[in-house]
Amino acid sequence: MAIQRGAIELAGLTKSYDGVTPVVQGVNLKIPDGAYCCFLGPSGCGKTTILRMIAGHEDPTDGEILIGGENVVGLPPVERGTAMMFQSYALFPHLSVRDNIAFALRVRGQDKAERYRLTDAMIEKVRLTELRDRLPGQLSGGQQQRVALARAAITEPRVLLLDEPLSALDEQLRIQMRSELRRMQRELGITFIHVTHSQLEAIALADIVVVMEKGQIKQSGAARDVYAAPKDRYVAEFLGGQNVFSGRVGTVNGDRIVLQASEMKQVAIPLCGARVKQGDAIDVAVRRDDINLLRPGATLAGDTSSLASRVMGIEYQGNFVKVMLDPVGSDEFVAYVPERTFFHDPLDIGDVVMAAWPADHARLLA
Ligand SMILES: Nc1ncnc2c1ncn2[C@@H]1O[C@H](COP(=O)(O)OP(=O)(O)OP(=O)(O)O)[C@@H](O)[C@H]1O
Repeated sequence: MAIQRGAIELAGLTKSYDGVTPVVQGVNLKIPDGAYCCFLGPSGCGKTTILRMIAGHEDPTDGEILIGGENVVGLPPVERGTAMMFQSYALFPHLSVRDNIAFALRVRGQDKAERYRLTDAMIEKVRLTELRDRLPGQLSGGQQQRVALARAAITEPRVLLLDEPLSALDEQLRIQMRSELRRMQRELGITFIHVTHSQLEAIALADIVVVMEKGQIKQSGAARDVYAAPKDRYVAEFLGGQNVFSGRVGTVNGDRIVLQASEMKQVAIPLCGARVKQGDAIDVAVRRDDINLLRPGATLAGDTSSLASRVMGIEYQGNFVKVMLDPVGSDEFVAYVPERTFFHDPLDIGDVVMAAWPADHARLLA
């Protein structure tokens, strides 16, 4: 079997800075060689701490970190085959682009001719050839980021660690650099671990999205699985795009249950093998883009769930229209209506509507 040099395994990884409170708690995760993995979670959930432990800038309190099958805990950072790219880029202001990138090789004792040969090849790869004699201060944010990426990648790490790499850029540049990061990762063929608190960034980039809360992994998997099939309320709300309703099991009927929400509202949900009984408190998710808004009295298609509601707010989003409906209890209720559908028969604030969706598309959450 080929050696998976950039495969990572975290096993029972735990960190406490004060010896009392763990900020990373029993994290288990496998990342295949050459994958793009995004750690996603709110501020303070332990993402950076995990990255720093993989890089060797921080020691775990407990657990193992395997890179290419080898436990690297205790090894100094330079012996791990990892490179880190920081939020601030940390470029040397007095060195040219070329010398900033070549610096990492100089530190490793590479002779001058080879150093510049490798550097120029990398400069070409990140499309900086025209700018190679400039100082960092003469570059845009996106260009500085490319220099930082090149400097991290030139040591041929098996894993590249990126801590909020796009957060210093304005929105347009962030989206552009996002696809460049992905392109670079494919070209370099190495494992990327990217820490972000942006849902859109994570699902746009990652092969594997890892959603964290308070030092623990809540869910990990392919972007589409995590987005479309969140396990619980936390993941559904954090990833967005879903309405989450809470209530109690009204009835269990074959492979369907009926959620009894507030204000006498009822929603049928496929059971999918879950074990619940009448009266249990449950959460249900329905995707915002699954919801059709119909005028009262319209005929519903077969096997459709629906709630009577009212339009509370309307926001034009370009390719779709965000329609805020009457909340269900304390839960927000929102429909994303395709732009053309909405303007075919535009709704107004205060309009009474039937919010309908295919019954099978509702999901019971843990
Ligand atoms: N060197 C340190 N000493 C003590 N506590 C720390 C240290 N570094 C981080 N922490 C604490 O550990 C927790 C996790 O921090 P960490 O930086 O890993 O979170 P994060 O998810 O990366 O957050 P952010 O998105 O804000 O960077 C936080 O409560 C933080 O205050």
